[in-house]
Amino acid sequence: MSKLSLDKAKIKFLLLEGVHQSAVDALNADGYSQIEFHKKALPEAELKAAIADAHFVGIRSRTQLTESVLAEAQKLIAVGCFCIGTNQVDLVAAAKRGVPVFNAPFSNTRSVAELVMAEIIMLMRGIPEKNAIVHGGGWVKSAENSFEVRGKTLGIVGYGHIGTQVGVLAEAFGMQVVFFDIETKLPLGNARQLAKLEEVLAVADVVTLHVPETPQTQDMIGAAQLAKMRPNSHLINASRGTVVDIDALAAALASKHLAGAAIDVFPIEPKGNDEEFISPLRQFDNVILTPHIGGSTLEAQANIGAEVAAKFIRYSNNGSTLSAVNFPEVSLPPHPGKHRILHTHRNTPGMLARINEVISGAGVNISAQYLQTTEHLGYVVIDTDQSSSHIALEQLTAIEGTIRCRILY
Ligand SMILES: NC(=O)C1=CN([C@@H]2O[C@H](COP(=O)(O)OP(=O)(O)OC[C@H]3O[C@@H](n4cnc5c(N)ncnc54)[C@H](O)[C@@H]3O)[C@@H](O)[C@H]2O)C=CC1
Ligand SMILES: O=C(O)C(=O)COP(=O)(O)O
Repeated sequence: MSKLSLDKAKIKFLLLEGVHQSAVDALNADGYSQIEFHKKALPEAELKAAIADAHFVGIRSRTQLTESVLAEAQKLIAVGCFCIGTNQVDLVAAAKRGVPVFNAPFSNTRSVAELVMAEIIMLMRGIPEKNAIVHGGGWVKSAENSFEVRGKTLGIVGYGHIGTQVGVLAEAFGMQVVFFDIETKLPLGNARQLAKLEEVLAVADVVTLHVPETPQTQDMIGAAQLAKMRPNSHLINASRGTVVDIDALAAALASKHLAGAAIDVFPIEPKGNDEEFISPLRQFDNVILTPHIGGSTLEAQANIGAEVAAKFIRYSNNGSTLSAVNFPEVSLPPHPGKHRILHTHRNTPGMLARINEVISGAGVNISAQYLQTTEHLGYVVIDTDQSSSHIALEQLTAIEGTIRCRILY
């Protein structure tokens, strides 16, 4: 259990993986000056050392915030994923420590969708192979295996933010869109939801994957699923590397069952730009290989930097946890002239009663109180008169089940 009450000058932000300068600018503009910035992800030992005195840590998709890394982060107040995916963070371990995790759920959506749209056209025209031939001095002018996308069927697996954007763009190009999702989704335009993954695989000329990394999506596309794809169809994966069994994909390409693929994410990705990329897919000229850059446009990165920094600032200054992915969400108004106590606790029966008992017993004057819970966590925010807030903080911290208590002046 920790008790935090800090002024801005003492709050350390650890920003990794070259998050955009817009994040640093936003933090500086709000008066936060202690920012440790790294262009790359840190090796685990260095990460553990750097995170030990950090109050906020900002990462992208590479840094693994595991239970053992989080255990070193005794001062951590919040984590920001400057990207969409949050699979690289042990969300449960963070929640247990009273640490909310924020992300940027749609700042790079369009960037991924545009790349996928371009890849659909490139693959249907056989451009990757033709490009390789011409680079090698060859010249094969032919319409063989080269198709318009108009009238062809796109199968989208995971019809969320990115999947729907891809669907809208594909329809504008005259494609038929079918999709599979574990949830029932509102189909945009003329898209049709099919009941099973196999039904999508059976009809699509191009299958594109837009699911998150979860235990259920692990190797979701393996040998059996690839066999169910139409002969001469194409696979695109810009979701997570664990979703496709790469050896099975390599076999489907070697046997020419698939005509091509575009892969942006891999089960094992190089740790940095100076490490070699190893993959059985390197041998195939009909495969577009990109280094996990689906969301890497300047527009997306600038927007993400500003968005996640704003979430850090709001949580730090005001306690709002709106859009946290692992934490009770509370959107709070400003608290001028009041002190605000933020109390995170295990969600056990009678907790709120105990909190209120302490407050009334201490004679603290409450001007506002907010509560939100998830299955395991409770988050109570109490605005009090300035004179009494410290008494309340001391006593609330002592309540059994308290994970963290912070006071904002
Ligand atoms: N290549 C890159 O640079 C980028 C990759 N991504 C990846 O793309 C993923 C998707 O992003 P969004 O569309 O924003 O997420 P989202 O959460 O809006 O959509 C995901 C969809 O997948 C569905 N889904 C989940 N499990 C499923 C399953 N087992 N079978 C079928 N459908 C399932 C969900 O119901 C949801 O509709 C992210 O989780 C991230 O891993 C995101 C941005 C950039
Ligand atoms: O937004 C995501 O989930 C991504 O995969 C993008 O990750 P990145 O910020 O490019 O490491």
